Amino acid sequence: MEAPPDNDVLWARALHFQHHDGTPALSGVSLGVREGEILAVSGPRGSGKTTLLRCLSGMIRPQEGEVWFNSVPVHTMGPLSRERLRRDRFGWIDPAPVLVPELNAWENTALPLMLRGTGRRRAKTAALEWLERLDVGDRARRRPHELRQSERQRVCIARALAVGPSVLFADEPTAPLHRADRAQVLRTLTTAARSHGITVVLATHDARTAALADRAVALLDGRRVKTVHLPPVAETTTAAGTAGPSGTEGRAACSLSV
Ligand SMILES: Nc1ncnc2c1ncn2[C@@H]1O[C@H](COP(=O)(O)OP(=O)(O)OP(=O)(O)O)[C@@H](O)[C@H]1O
Repeated sequence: MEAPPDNDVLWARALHFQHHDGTPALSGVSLGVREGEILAVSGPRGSGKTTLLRCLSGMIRPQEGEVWFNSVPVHTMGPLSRERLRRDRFGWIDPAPVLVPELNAWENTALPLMLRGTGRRRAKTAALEWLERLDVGDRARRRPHELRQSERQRVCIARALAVGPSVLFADEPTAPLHRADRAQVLRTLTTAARSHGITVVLATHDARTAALADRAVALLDGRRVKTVHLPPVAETTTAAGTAGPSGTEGRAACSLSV
């Protein structure tokens, strides 16, 4: 078994994944993610982005291929070890907000921290700070059904960041947000990740979102296709209301040409 390069926090080789009904989702995808990097996984709907993030995070096991996290083989781990790895080292943001309906916003945000052993008081303080950063601090005592969909998603993003994961997997994290909110929430996410040294793997079908990443890899029909490095995005607001973040270089968008 070939060992992964030292400077890659995540490394995958020749991943193949086929769903139970025979639908092929990944056909030989390899990639490396460097420590602290924000990597966009781009591609149209159905291209395999979610499946790739699930394989990389140990949520599912590829039928073929290898996944390594910090030089530890994830693909050979049993379900319990992979569960523990996800709980202790990874964060996950779904395209639609999933919250515990009986808990309010800060309790939902604090939950993963408490599951990791942080005391209730410290977990609450951290949760409130992150909710504030995501502009939902004033909704901290509201239950999910009292929040707007976009506020629920902000709570989910706060919850994922609050634990300070080594790697954050974000699957179309701004999908439920209003277009005008997307750029601001994405900037908060990427700025927080950069300042806390969190590696991010960001699935998106939106080239503007991919452009906020340090680098992008593109998928099409479960295969990697050409990646194009673009010069840094100018710090101007586009017609779509997307403003470029400041202080980052080498951002990339991707081409979907094979
Ligand atoms: N549970 C499932 N059972 C069968 N096929 C599935 C299942 N989930 C996804 N697929 C199929 O696997 C392929 C890859 O899907 P995947 O969700 O990984 O792509 P994606 O790029 O994330 O798409 P989207 O942006 O729509 O979520 C697609 O052909 C999809 O239809």
